[in-house]
Amino acid sequence: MSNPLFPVFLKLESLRLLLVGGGNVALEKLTALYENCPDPRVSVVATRINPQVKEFLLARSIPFQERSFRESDLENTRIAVIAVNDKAVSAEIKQYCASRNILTNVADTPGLCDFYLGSVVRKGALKIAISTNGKSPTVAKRVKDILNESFPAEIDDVLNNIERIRGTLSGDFTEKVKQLNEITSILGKKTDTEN
Ligand SMILES: C[C@@]1(CC(=O)O)C2=NC(=C\c3[nH]c(c(CCC(=O)O)c3CC(=O)O)Cc3[nH]c(c(CC(=O)O)c3CCC(=O)O)/C=C3\N/C(=C\2)[C@@H](CCC(=O)O)[C@]3(C)CC(=O)O)/[C@H]1CCC(=O)O
Ligand SMILES: NC(=O)c1ccc[n+]([C@@H]2O[C@H](COP(=O)([O-])OP(=O)(O)OC[C@H]3O[C@@H](n4cnc5c(N)ncnc54)[C@H](O)[C@@H]3O)[C@@H](O)[C@H]2O)c1
Repeated sequence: MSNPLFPVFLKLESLRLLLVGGGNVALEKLTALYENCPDPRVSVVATRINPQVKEFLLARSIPFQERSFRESDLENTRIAVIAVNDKAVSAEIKQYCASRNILTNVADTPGLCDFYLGSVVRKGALKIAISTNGKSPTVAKRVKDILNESFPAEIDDVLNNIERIRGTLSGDFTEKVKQLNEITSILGKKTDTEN
């Protein structure tokens, strides 16, 4: 199988995430987090936090410590993202995370990751995560651009309408699935211009 990764969507409002590092890569990861989740339970520890990152943290009241990582930083942590500029330190922190069963991403270091971040298409409630199994993040970004252009913003209205209808349907599970498939069948149809 050319991509054995299993995709999931995490609820970061309740899963505590620790970001280690306060440089450019940390800022990229923080931006990706906040673009997807406005109020994640995130905190940051880094020996030195660059001014741009500090501005980002202060603007959102994100808790941070400007000092080197300590193992005790992992208490109550469920997920860790490591973005430090020292491979040996990254590997050591990853070990501490593994010993506590914390799911860990070591930015730009696939061999040390339990999971990868994806490129993400967002249209209202619709969210599509893209993975190339680490083969090319740049291609993932390009696929995101293509999908962003191909989905109209109205897809969010469609979702809201169907959600409302879903709440009014009666009958057993099979009957509900049948009705929802019928109502949404137009979405899968190609238009004349696409044929
Ligand atoms: C999707 C995205 C999410 C995010 O980070 O938020 C993401 N990388 C993004 C961008 C990006 N990253 C890099 C470039 C420079 C061009 C290039 O190298 O291609 C660009 C392009 C750019 O910035 O334009 C550098 C890079 N990245 C990795 C390596 C190491 C290696 O490949 O070995 C190196 C080389 C480091 C070096 O040279 O030292 C590894 C990983 N990067 C991943 C995710 C995971 C696999 C995702 C997948 O399956 O595709 C994985 C495996 C682990 C992880 O970090 O989670 C985000 C898209 C943003 C968007 O959608 O706009
Ligand atoms: N910047 C990029 O575009 C880029 C691209 C590809 C790969 N990388 C790699 O990603 C990693 C991070 O890059 P960056 O640009 O963010 O680096 P950076 O130097 O800007 O930031 C590194 C951060 O790690 C912190 N740090 C180092 N040791 C620490 C420790 N023991 N405890 C806590 N914090 C510690 C530093 O204080 C700093 O905040 C590097 O390995 C780099 O080679 C960066």
